[in-house]
Amino acid sequence: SSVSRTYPTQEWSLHSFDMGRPLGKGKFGRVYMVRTKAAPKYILALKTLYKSELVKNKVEKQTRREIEIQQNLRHTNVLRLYGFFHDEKRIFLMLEFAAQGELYKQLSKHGCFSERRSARYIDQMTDALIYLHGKHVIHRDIKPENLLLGMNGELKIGDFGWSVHAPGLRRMTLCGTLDYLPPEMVEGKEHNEKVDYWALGVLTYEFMIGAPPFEDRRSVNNTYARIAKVDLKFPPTISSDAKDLISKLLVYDPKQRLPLKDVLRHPWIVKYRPKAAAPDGA
Ligand SMILES: CC(C)NC(=O)[C@H]1CCC[C@H]1Nc1nc(Nc2ccc(C(=O)N(C)C3CCN(C)CC3)cc2)ncc1C(F)(F)F
Repeated sequence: SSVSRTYPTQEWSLHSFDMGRPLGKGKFGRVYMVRTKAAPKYILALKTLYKSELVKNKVEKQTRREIEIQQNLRHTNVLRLYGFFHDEKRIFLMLEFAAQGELYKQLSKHGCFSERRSARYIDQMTDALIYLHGKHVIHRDIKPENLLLGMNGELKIGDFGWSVHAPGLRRMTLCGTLDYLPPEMVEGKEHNEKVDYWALGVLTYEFMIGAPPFEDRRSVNNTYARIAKVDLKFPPTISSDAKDLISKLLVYDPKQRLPLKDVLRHPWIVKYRPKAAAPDGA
């Protein structure tokens, strides 16, 4: 039953952990690197959510859904939620520790990524989305800020705060960037998992160019207008393969967007996919 899934995992409390360094600030509280006291000594990220903050922002239900969804996901490119517990003031999420940290910090440090690095991230992102959509989960908030990097630089979707079971109708006013919104959400229409296809196109563009395609730093309304018009322009630095893939995802009609399995087969993705290690003795 759903109660069991959202019922706090009994055996955990703050006393179960040795506290490590702070990793940064999450939306509703700090995140700490911690280690379980009992062997085997697991390293985890402990994300605190202040209940008062959740109430103030009217996101209790959304948070419960985020926990329920993420707890049931098992994929190498999706950050694991191992469990949670709470005290009178806070909810604590026991999350997988992503050793190489926040992807958006790498993006802002480098300005933009090479085509090889971008293609490898999009390959992994597409794998994760195929998995999520297979479980009828729409992410709805794909952007660099929600992505982390594992020990070997592998991509991890780290936040499910806006995910829903498909199809969704957004009731809440959206906060944060509009840059990733597809036309159907800008126009407040019913939407389905194809919103993640659009966001994948925006992410691909932003990785290689360092800014999202429809951004207008002067006016939000103009960003809306550019999205609704699919006012897509490429700088000359972008390869034709990359332009081809992005142009097949940033399509107004959700039904015309390139299916994810065809993204995995796209020349731009295949070209940069790491060759499988030759079998031993080969
Ligand atoms: C997706 C979501 C929206 N984002 C988040 O939750 C953010 C909010 C704060 C941190 C992060 N949350 C997580 N971060 C990690 N790993 C991590 C983070 C930062 C560094 C790092 O660069 N420093 C400490 C550096 C080290 C160098 N100095 C100079 C600056 C800080 C290294 C490893 N693992 C799991 C999580 C998670 F998600 F489980 F909580």
